[in-house]
Formats: sequence, C-alpha cells, structure tokens
Amino acid sequence: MSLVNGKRQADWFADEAGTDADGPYAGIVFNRPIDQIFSYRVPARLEEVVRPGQRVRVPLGRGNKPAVGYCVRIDAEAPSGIDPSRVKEVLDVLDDPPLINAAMLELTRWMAGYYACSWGQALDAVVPAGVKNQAGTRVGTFLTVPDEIRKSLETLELPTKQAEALAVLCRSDEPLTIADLCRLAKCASGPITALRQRGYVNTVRRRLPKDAFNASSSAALGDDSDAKPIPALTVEQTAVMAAMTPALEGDEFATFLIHGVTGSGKTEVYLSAIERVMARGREAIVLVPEISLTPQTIRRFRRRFGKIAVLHSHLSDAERHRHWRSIAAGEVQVIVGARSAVFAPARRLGLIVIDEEHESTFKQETTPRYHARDVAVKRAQLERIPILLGSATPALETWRNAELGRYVRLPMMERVGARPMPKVELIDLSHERLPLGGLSEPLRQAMIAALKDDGQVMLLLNRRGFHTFVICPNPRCNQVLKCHACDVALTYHKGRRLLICHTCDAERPRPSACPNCQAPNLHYGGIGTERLEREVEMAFPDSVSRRMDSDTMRTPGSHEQVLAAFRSGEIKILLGTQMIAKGLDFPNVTLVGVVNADTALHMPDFRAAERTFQLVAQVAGRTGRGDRPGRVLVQTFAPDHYAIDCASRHDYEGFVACELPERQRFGMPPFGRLVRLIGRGPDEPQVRTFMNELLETLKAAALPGVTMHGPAPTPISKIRNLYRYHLRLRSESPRPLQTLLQAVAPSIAPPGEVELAIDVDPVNLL
Ligand SMILES: Nc1ncnc2c1ncn2[C@@H]1O[C@H](COP(=O)(O)OP(=O)(O)OP(=O)(O)O)[C@@H](O)[C@H]1O
Ligand SMILES: [Zn+2]
Repeated sequence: MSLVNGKRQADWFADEAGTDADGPYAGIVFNRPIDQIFSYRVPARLEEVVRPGQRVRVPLGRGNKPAVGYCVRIDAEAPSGIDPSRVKEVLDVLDDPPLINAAMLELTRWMAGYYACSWGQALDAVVPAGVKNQAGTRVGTFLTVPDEIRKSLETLELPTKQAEALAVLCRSDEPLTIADLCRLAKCASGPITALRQRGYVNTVRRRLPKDAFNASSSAALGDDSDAKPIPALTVEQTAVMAAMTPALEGDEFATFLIHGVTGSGKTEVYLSAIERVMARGREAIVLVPEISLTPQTIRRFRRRFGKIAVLHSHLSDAERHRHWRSIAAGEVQVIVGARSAVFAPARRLGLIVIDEEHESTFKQETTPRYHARDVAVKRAQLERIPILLGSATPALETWRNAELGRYVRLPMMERVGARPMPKVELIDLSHERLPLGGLSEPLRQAMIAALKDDGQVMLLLNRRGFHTFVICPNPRCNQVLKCHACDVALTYHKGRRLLICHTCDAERPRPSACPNCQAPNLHYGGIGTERLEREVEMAFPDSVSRRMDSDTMRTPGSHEQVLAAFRSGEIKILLGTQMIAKGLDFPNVTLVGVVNADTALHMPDFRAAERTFQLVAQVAGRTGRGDRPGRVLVQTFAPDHYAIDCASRHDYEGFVACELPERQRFGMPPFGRLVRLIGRGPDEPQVRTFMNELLETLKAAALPGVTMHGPAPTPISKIRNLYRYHLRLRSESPRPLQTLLQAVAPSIAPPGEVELAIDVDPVNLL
C-alpha cells in the first residue's frame, strides 16, 4: 500500500540546473503520495515519441536517480511558474503506443481527486503489473535507416558490402535485427557496424511477444461448443430491455439499476444488452465479484459470445498482459472480470455491467481505495455510455441514488417461469437446544426429507475452521487466545492441528495449557465450516458432502471440480462460507440451510444489518430455481431482527423502510459521506499522538458541515504488530470532505514508522 509518509516533497523533487534550450514540456506524475504534476523538457530526439498516457523514465531528486513516471500532458511552452533553465529532461519512453488513453487519463484524474490519492497512484492502479513489466515479451534490437539517408541512398559512396546491406535494409518492410540483415545481405556484422558508426543506420530497441505469447491466445480464450438456444425473453425482461434501448443504441450516459429478485433472469438481460452494443461494434465490460467468477458464469458468457477475456485474480502476469494487449487492439468485445477489470483498455466501450453491485469486494482496500462500481459509473459518464447495475439486494447507496432519480430503477419482481420464491422458515436458536455440531433438529429433518426426495442441499456457515475460539476455563483468567501480532481471536483448525489467525495467517500449535495462567483443559467453542462438515458426514454417511471455503479451495481448479460434481448430482450436500451463497444456479437444490444467520449481525459496523439481510436473501435465492419448489431454513438467535425477518419474507423494501431511518438519524451513508483516516505504526503512543495532532490540523482547517469523530483505536486495534487508530470525518456531501483533505494533505507528515491511510467511502470499518 502506498501511503502518505513523512518524506518531504522537496526531498523527492529537488531540482538541479538543466540546459536552457526551449522545447515541449511533458507533465509527469509519479506513483507516490504527492499530488503534483512535474515538468520535464522533451529532448528533440523524443519530440515525435512522447505522448500523454505513456510511462517515461526521468531523473528524480537531488541525485537524479532515474524514476518511472506517467506523462499526463504535453505543453508547447514552459508552464507558468517553471524556470526553463532548471528543468530536467525526459530520458526515455517506456511504452509505445501509450498504455493509457485520454478517457482513462481523465478517469484517473477524477479518482485522484475523489479518493484523495495522487494522480500517479491512481494511474498505477489502472495498469496491471504484467503490463508494466511487459511479462511474456522480449526485447530485441532492430536496425532502422534515417529518412535523409534513405532519400540520398543513390548518391552515397560506400564500400560494396556496406552499400548492399544498406539497400537490403531500405527495401525491407519489417524491422530487421542485425542477425536478420547479415543473413539477408549475406554479410558479416562488420559492414553493419561500419554503417552504424557512419550514422547511416540507427538501432532501436523494440519489444515483441515471445512465441508463446501469440500462440496461446486463442486456446486460452477458447469457446464453448455446447450451445444452448437463446431463450425468448420474459415479459419483465422485455420491458427492462425496452427501457434501456435508447441508451444502448444512442451514445448516452445513463445508469440503470436492474433490481430483480434472485432467479428473475438478470443475467439474461445483461447478455441481451451486451449483444445490442456488440452489434454496433462496441465493447462491453462485465464486472462480477471475484467469488462469482465461477466456471458457470464464464461458461454462460462464453457460450453466447465465443471469444471473451476473463480477468480473474489467478492470471499470470503474462496472461494478464496478453489480455490487456488484445483488449487494447480491439480483438475481444466482451471482458468479464473482477474489480480491476473496470480499467480494461477497451477502445470503443459501449456498455458496463456490474453484477451483484452491492458486493463489498468491489471496494479496493489498498491505495487508491476506489469502489469499482462508483468508478464504473464515472467511466460511463466520461465515455457517454450506459451502465447497468444488477442486484436482488441493492446497496442502500444505490437504492438512494435511484430514489433521487440519478439512477433509473428497473424492477423485476418475478422469477423466470413464474417459479415461486422459496419459503423461508426461521429456527429460533434460543428455543431450540443449541446443537453442538450446528444442525438443529428441524434442519436435520428437512435435510433428510430433501435428500430422500432426491434433492440437493446447500448449507451456509460464514466462518471457517473447526472451533472459532479457544478460551481459558479458569474463571479468574477467562482469556480468549489471541494472535501474538493481532488483536484477533485465534481459530482452531482441527485437520491441521493448528491455531490460525484469520487476519495475518499466523499459525501456532495448540497449547496444552492457558498461556496466561497455565490452567489446563482449554475450552474450545464456536462452530466453523470444518466442524459442520464433520457433523454432516456423521449425520448423513450415505450422501456425499463437500466443503467449500478458502481452506479447501486452495488449489486452482478445485472450485470448478466441486461445482461440476455438485451439478452432476454426485455431491448431495454442499456446505461452505459465502463462497456458496452467490450467483450459483443449480435447479436441483431444494433445501438451503443457514447454520448461523447472526455472524455479521453484531459487528461494530453500521452496515451490519444490511450485510446480514443481503447474505440471507442471496443464499435463500439459491433454491427453488428448477421445477421443484425450494425451502430455506435459517437458524438464528435474532428471528425478530428486521434484517432477518425481512430476508425471510424476501422483502427488500421492508428492510429499507426499517434501515433507512436509522441511517438518517445518525447521518450515515447513504445520507452522509464518510472518510476514514487510519493511522498505524509499531509504537502505540506515537500513533495516538500523531492522530491527535492530525485532529488539530483538521480542526484548524475545518469547514462548516464536516464533523469529526475520534481519534480512537479501531475495532481491531492491532494487525501484524501495528497499532491502529482511526478518525472519522462525516458530511452531507462529498465536496467539503474533498476540500478539507486537499487543504490539509500537504502538511500531513506522519513521524517515524507511522503511516496514514485515507479511506473515502469506507466499506470496511474494522
Ligand atoms: N427468458 C428466459 N427463458 C427461460 N429461461 C430463462 C430466461 N431467462 C433466464 N432463464 C433461466 O432462469 C434461470 C435464472 O436466470 P438468471 O441466472 O439470469 O437469474 P438472475 O436474476 O441473474 O439470478 P441470481 O441473481 O439469483 O443469480 C437461469 O437458469 C436462466 O438460464
Ligand atoms: Zn494475526
């Protein structure tokens, strides 16, 4: 993560006298937390080459250390305030053609302003590492003939070998390497060296794909031949398409919220909308949460469109680079990917689709801390194209934007084929005896019935591990075992016989006694997916069950394998974390069990109720998608909580009616905007002092309408041995917060090893 740190701007950018020749100037920004554009002179040899959107190498700082920056503009004259005699020169251009087009330059500039980072930091997030380091390519040296030599070729007097070699080079349509030219002109390298020394031949270094680079592309993109007929759209789908048609067929920015219940056929609408823009020769970007980049989703897109680019997090650098190139070259029209696919370098973008727009994984948790949905809406606006946000449970921010008329809400209230929504029953755990292995008697009975009826079962438990905490039995101690490096309770993983911190992944053997008071017989409590799995295996030994969580899905392809076995009916019971809750479409699932609906409910986060509602509603939506009705059992200690009660009745608007007044009362989003400033460092008093000083700085610059809370330790007060404090800023609209941050940012200088992160529109509040 790049952060604002103590280094002064002057240390990075101290200038030294340069030459005083005039010429174009390149505005350069750096991937550093400094919000400034620096001017460099473009030397004559690069005048034709340097363009905005390229990475360039320039001397930086007192030592003139070469550094990579992004060219964001070209000025014919020295910008005002610049002393031309002190300006340094651009050394080198790294990308030709430019990596970033004009629209992306503008988008990243907006991101820098909105998310309080530097333009260079925003640009750096747009370009994948594989593109930056040109993975999968190699550099070669090629020979060229300067134009004036080419023109006067007839009049040059040269030794025969040199003359022949020069003539061959001039006739060639392609750039030639020295080896190529030796072969074609049947000469040794001597004459070529002589030509270079005379200045009749120049060399350029160019980058070309390695052989594998081209060959693999069509295979990896592949297409699926088991085509299914395209279904005729339902009445609701048709109505939604009709409402979007003017935007899809004109060049018009519009944001549509497709608010469709689970199984209402939203994906089918995306496919139709994409077809429309493809028919006009335009491209579409589809963002899905990483978790939904399932083979099933990909297959569906591939089946319809053949060649698509799939940008998921397991791509190698070379693959990512190859995709980037083929997208930039206009070779693929449909790009499906997780968060960062919002930056795909499509040339004639016609549409952006965001599936499950409410998902928190669209928020990036490192600088720049952008929200892909909001960036996508901005991109659509800049490129004047429509954007579709789809969800059964829209984020309240999105709902509010629709209410205010910024987004067009297009409801889809019916499931395809008039299938009923599944019936949801709540099991009150405060009445039922809390079952040790996680399955209450009613849930067990329902599973028996579903399996007997040849249906399949999904069980959701959003906690991994075997026991979720270990506690000292001594009443005078009673300590929960925590990670050494984090303020987090350790989870017991029985299969690996280890206590694991789910925050920093530290592992340690289970102690035989309390590390604090040496009391023996530590108590293990709480149920995770590993324990649930054992319970299910014992209760249903004749039905194949499988666990899907990040522990069991470590190897590439394991996800795909399990889902294929579930689809084929070989696996009868699929249990897991939220990994199984979303986007899956298995018609034979007749029972969904939510083992503990309350896992997110009591988090110190104003979105706790919203998350709970979304998770229960989404997982309930995985059943009843075929010919048989679905049934959902939800185990909870809080059956009367509106989040759980509304989810059980599939009542989104009922939930909104309960939740919005709460948010309004406290000025929380969607009624106010938040910025979270997180300070962290190894020395707690130092972090605290810095945050207190930061508060004073903010107060001194205070703007009307901005309220400040804290500083206070964050709910997780230590992570990886860094103590964390946060300050929260709130206002009605984003503008005063941006103005305030811009005003104070230059003077923020955290001491020593303290770092400050600025999180605009935070999603994670822990
Ligand atoms: N017009 C249609 N005719 C027939 N079947 C359809 C039609 N539209 C969608 N379906 C099928 O209905 C099922 C549900 O549709 P889809 O997956 O598009 O819904 P969704 O709203 O995206 O679902 P969710 O949000 O729950 O993931 C799929 O199996 C899909 O193939
Ligand atoms: Zn830890």
